[in-house]
Amino acid sequence: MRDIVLMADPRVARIPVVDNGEPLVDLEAAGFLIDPRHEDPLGASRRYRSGAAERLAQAEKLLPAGLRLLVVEAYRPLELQRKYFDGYREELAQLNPGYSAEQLRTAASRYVSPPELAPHSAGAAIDLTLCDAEGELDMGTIMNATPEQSDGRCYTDAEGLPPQAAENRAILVEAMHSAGFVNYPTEWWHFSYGDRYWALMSRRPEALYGPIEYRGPLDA
Ligand SMILES: C[C@@H](N)C(=O)N[C@H](C)C(=O)O
Ligand SMILES: [Zn+2]
Repeated sequence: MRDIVLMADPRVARIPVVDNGEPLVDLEAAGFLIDPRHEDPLGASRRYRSGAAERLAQAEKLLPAGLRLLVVEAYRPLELQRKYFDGYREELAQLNPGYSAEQLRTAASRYVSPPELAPHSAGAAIDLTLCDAEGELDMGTIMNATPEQSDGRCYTDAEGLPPQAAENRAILVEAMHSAGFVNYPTEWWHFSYGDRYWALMSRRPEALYGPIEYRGPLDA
């Protein structure tokens, strides 16, 4: 398995952000398939920075015939990120009573980004999968399975997956990488463009997108 750089790695926080000011656009209006599982009254979870959305369109065009991207969650308000992070860190604290605060933060970042670094809250990250005319493809685990729930099979390069699931992951990763996205290696479904993690992993001097607030459709 390749070496994994976690979101809590100090090198991620050291990347400067020079926000280019791109707006959040509506991915449904841009023609992407949106899964309803994270839908919210303001439609925040289907918003995405415009430059990243253009890259997403390129990725979709690179898929084999008959396959499409299915977007589950893009933008995530900071309060929600905090809720996810605190909830999972608490779960880990129960499972590992001896862990220090630093160990808990690092372990939690395998599955949720620390809020101050959160790529979803910058409109830079997206959780997605593949589907065809029959529905979602088998990716080896459900989306958002934690490392504990999936016994590590949520890791993109996990061993022992059914061959078809491993191939489906490879198709998704190949299309997204070719369009300029970086995958988070502990989550087969999470990709980003323009955030600090992306900048570190693709050797850019700075991130293009920092935290952004979305207040509703009139914001867009
Ligand atoms: C919670 C999960 N879907 C996710 O998005 N994790 C990444 C690491 C994040 O919180 O940015
Ligand atoms: Zn994500």
